[in-house]
Amino acid sequence: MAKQERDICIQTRNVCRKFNDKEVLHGISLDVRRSEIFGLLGPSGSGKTTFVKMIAGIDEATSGEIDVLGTRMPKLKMMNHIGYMAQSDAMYAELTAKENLEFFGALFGLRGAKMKRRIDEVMALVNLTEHVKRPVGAYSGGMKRRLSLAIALLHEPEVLILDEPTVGIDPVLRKSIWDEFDNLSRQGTTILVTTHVMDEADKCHRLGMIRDGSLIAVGTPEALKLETGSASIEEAFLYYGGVRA
Ligand SMILES: Nc1ncnc2c1ncn2[C@@H]1O[C@H](COP(=O)(O)OP(=O)(O)OP(=O)(O)O)[C@@H](O)[C@H]1O
Repeated sequence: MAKQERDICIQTRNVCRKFNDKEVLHGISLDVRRSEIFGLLGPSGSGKTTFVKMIAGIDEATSGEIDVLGTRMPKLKMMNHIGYMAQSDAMYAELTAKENLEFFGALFGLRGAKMKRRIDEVMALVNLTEHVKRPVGAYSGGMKRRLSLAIALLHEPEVLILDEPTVGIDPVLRKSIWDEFDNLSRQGTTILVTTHVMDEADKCHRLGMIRDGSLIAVGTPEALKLETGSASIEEAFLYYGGVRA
């Protein structure tokens, strides 16, 4: 395998997705490098969720190709390598946080002391340690988001796909979560994250801007700002979207 291929974690080629004949993604080709924090930025309805779901293997492209770690998606065995955090929380409300984590941990093959250690670590990271024995049905919206993130991180996947992970999370915790993303990336984890939050976009190593189902720009936050003569990512995004300040 050529070095360049080894350095690429996620590769999409000409990915289209139609729902009932309506095409919502129009041929997206993108390379995300290993251990990169790559942000997908775009307005509501632009197609971010649709795109990342296909990369996670939860949905299938109508046409085009998606490879993750060199494996053509969707592929069930890739579940062990990918941590996916959906926009809507998928947990069992009647179970406690610990029971939810144990359920998902078992699916990922965790058990015994390792399971216990990972549960302690991820619950500390999302600041929910004292609520581990509470039923998730009694959690607030923000707490559920944090638990969803904990579940995505639980099995230490090589690839993290996070759909708006910090919505409803306060700024202090948001900062510690982003510090952890930096740590994970330094250790080799690849992180693909969708966001609306512009200060988060600035923390990504590279950004892809999506508008109306097309990828309109890719680059580092600095390069995108420089190229468009913008003072902020928000301004750069408006520029690429055809809105000139
Ligand atoms: N299952 C579906 N059936 C029909 N249309 C869908 C389906 N899922 C998504 N869409 C449409 O695809 C388009 C892209 O939606 P998507 O949820 O991917 O956008 P998004 O950028 O993630 O938005 P948001 O930031 O609000 O989550 C929208 O027009 C949406 O209505």
